[in-house]
Amino acid sequence: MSFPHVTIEGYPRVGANRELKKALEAYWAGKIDEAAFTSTAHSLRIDTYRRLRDLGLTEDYAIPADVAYYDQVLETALTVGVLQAGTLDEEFTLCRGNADTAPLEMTKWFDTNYHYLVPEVADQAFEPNPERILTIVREAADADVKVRPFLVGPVTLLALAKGENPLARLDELVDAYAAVLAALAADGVEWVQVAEPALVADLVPADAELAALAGTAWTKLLNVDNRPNVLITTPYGSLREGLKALADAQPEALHVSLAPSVLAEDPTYVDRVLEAVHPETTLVAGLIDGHNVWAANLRERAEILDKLQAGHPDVAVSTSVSLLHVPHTVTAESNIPVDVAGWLAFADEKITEAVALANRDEDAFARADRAVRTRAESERTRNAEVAARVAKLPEGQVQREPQFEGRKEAQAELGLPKLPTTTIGSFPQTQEIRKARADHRAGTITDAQYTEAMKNEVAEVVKLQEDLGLDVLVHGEPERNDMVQYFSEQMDGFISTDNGWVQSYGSRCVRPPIVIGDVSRPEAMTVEWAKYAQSLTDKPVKGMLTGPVTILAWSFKRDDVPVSVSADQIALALADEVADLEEAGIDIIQIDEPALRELLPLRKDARPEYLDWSIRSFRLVAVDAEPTTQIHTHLCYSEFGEIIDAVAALDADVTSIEAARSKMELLTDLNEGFHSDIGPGVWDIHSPRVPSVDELTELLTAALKHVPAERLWVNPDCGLKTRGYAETNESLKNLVEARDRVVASL
Ligand code: MET
Ligand SMILES: [Zn+2]
Repeated sequence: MSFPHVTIEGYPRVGANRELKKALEAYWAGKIDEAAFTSTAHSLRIDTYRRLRDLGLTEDYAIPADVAYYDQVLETALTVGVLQAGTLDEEFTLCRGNADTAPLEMTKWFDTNYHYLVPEVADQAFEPNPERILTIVREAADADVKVRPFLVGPVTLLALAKGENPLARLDELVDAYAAVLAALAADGVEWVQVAEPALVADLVPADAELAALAGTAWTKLLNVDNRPNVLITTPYGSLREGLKALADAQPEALHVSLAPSVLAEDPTYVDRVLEAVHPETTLVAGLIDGHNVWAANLRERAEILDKLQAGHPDVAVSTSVSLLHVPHTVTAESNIPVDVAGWLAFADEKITEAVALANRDEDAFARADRAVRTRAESERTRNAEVAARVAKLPEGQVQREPQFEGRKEAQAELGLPKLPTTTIGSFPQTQEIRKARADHRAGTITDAQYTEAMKNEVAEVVKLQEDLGLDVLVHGEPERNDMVQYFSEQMDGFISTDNGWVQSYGSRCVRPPIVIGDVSRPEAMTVEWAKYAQSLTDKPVKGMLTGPVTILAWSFKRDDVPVSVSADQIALALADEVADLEEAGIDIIQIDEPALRELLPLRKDARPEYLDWSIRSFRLVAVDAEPTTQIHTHLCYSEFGEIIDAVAALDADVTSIEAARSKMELLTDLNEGFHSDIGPGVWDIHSPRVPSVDELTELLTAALKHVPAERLWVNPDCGLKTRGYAETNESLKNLVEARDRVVASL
């Protein structure tokens, strides 16, 4: 049967009211049993199919069944037999670990904030388990919907897996996929969707080699007798070598991502696609951008569709990527100004757009024209003062003066001891703190009561740090709900949503703010807290800021100006904050950039430009700081070895960086270019385990092999907000003691 003329790549799985999240957490907490859990998940799937049908995905196989309890990569790995889990609990042990088993590693999925579980490929046999996917197909059929089952493709699965050389087992894995496809065919399934985004990214191995592997694998897989029609999808960017490889394998349908941002990066993509895709293959055009929250310019999208249809006999309309990365629906929002709401499209609205585009619905086009026009004309998106300030900025890189050595001399007046100890900022967010914040939001306690509660907390945290003998103190960040939201809520140019939840991993959902216009800071955001903490102690208190790159990485970005423009604007707002902190007597300021690595483009040749603007925006925050002000930065959540030069180029005075889990491996990447002081995290704060003095001493001794004592700091891997006080007290006590021991031996 032919491919439906309109479809989507995927849909959010958590549910409009986070039903799946709640069911997962209730099950894990033992509040509901397995039957109740699976029944909730089942109802959610069926309700979702119905909803998608109501939204216009009415043709057979137009609805992708990209279902998973926790993660799509895990789901595929279990289906094709790269991993095995006999029971639901075994499956969740892979996700979350238990007392004796570590969970699978988790890492970011392409250039999104979704995290997948990383399968490990050693010499295990691949024993496919098609029942998993058949159950999904059958339950949908029982509800009278023909869904298109979903798998992550064999090349992508192995390219993302851990192990000696996972791709060496591609041929074997293809056999496992063939077995799954045969089972689907035997069940009467006519279309299956297989995602191969690995081919849009520069991974190891390089593009050409990966494309060659994909060509061989797919030619073999598509030549088996007994299988459904196959749609191969390539979300997140444009194919290069992989385009010809996949097109020549001749799947029945091939999806390409044609989002505006992809075509801006790769202007010849449409022509290359038209040239490469065989006429017998349905070209599934990912014209609706699934990666941002903006309403599409349907008329401009239709022009590309025209061109595709003129050049190819069979074109279907789809989204560029799964809608997993956007919230469910704008209609769930009641606090977004009406004019702004019209500019937005979340998952449901994007489906409506895809349907309208495919049907050339003139009414919808006219509405889209209006949204495009009002947004372009709106005063909300523009701030003349901000524009004027940004226009005055020098072009290219900026440099703080004096340079590092000069600043190091100036900062000697801080009088810090050898191997100074500090923390990364947050202290445990206790039940009481969360309650005070919630009560304040709900209006059940007054501003004054709230401030009082937070001040008490700050005072306790300061006292604790003094008692522990830490050298550089923090205020503990009790007032911050989230390190990005806290700032976005205080800056103009951002809006927040009430229900705009997006899955980050497993049951964890985040609600990213949306940058809608020029960004500015109406007033100081952090100064009062830092000032208060500093008033309580003679030790230096670090001011705490989230950097421009991280604020952007964890927000939905504008699509009407380059990201670098928003980055400069946020940087200027934060630079004002730095000046105000200095004014208030804060001599040490930390600018967190845990997401520096996350926004790194998938293609190597796009990386230098990204690193240029991201480093510039970080430097802009600190460029006018006094030489005596010590600027710290903090990085975590990724491995930074690959971009260590960029980390050095931030030109911070002190860099704290996650390192405990990898046993200080990062330090081997340091070179002469890395001049800043460095605090490799010695305490892995991701678990409640208390590191012993011996263990910490050993890590510090190891660090001293790579970093001279004059440059070494002693700190945990990250903030302590998810920790409890019991382990915090003990761990920090050990940390100070280990430092003393190491210093004594110098
Ligand atoms: C994810 S990085 C967190 C840094 C922040 N200052 C904290 O301590 O929580
Ligand atoms: Zn961190």
